[in-house]
Amino acid sequence: MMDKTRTRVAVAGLGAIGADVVRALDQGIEGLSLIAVSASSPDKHRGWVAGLKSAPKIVPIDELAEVADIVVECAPSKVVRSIVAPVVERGKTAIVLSVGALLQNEDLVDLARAHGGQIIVPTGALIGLDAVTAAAVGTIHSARLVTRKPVAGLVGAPHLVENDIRIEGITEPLRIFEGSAREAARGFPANLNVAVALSLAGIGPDRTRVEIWADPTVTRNTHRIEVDSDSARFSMMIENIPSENPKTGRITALSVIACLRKLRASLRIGT
Ligand SMILES: NC(=O)C1=CN([C@@H]2O[C@H](COP(=O)(O)OP(=O)(O)OC[C@H]3O[C@@H](n4cnc5c(N)ncnc54)[C@H](OP(=O)(O)O)[C@@H]3O)[C@@H](O)[C@H]2O)C=CC1
Ligand SMILES: O=C([O-])CC(=O)C(=O)O
Repeated sequence: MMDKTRTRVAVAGLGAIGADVVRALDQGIEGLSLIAVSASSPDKHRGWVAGLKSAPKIVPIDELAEVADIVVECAPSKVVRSIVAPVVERGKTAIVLSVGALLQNEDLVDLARAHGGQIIVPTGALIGLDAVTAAAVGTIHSARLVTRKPVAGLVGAPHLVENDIRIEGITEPLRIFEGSAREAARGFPANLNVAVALSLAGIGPDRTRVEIWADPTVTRNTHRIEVDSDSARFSMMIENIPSENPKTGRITALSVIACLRKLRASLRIGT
């Protein structure tokens, strides 16, 4: 009979994604218990954390791996390494949202392999990674992402700052980037995790093509993927309602919650 003891989950980051994931865990997900959380300014969060049904401990990120079996990373990309490395080194599971950071820290996957740990990247703000991973079992000929975001979802991105591209006040859609997923991750570390997720599911960050538009005519973060393979050709689009963080679609937290539910569910749907 399967071990039905509860798996201890910790959440790093209590922003747009992390707070919703914490609430869902507190309300109950089969087989899981919320044990600890981390944030950059813990004092800001103490009130609402204390008000949860079963308040987790608030600890620094370097303590998460010790106390939990699964750590969900929902923090800025610069702290991904310090969150994920200690988790996978202990043979545990890290669910990573700042997927772009995995490209600068590719050895984290080797570390997980060496110690029997696992890194899980949920579909997040994207669509169709089930079909992309299936097609990748065969041969994918091409994969492309076209992203359109309102100006507020892109301002401040390093690619715009470094190239002096001004998008504030534009009145028509403006293509601000065309290149590989690897280049997109470098230029838009907080805005284009979806490009990296698509590339890791499919043909890698150098062959996956990405186009980014700043579009004052849209209110949603819109992603269209186009894949051609030896088993299927498909294109899909998702129009994400921004959360309180305009860079992050509301569906992202829901994707993490769905991913957590699948871990111990008796019926599991989708790849
Ligand atoms: N894979 C995907 O599809 C998507 C991925 N993302 C990525 O997910 C990540 C989280 O996004 P989002 O929730 O919108 O971000 P937010 O900016 O809303 O929240 C970030 C959280 O991280 C916390 N934090 C910052 N520094 C540290 C630190 N050193 N230690 C612990 N916690 C820290 C902040 O703490 P405090 O509140 O105290 O300031 C805050 O709670 C981002 O990297 C984003 O790019 C976003 C959307 C889609
Ligand atoms: O990929 C990201 O980082 C976020 C994004 O585009 C979205 O939430 O729609």
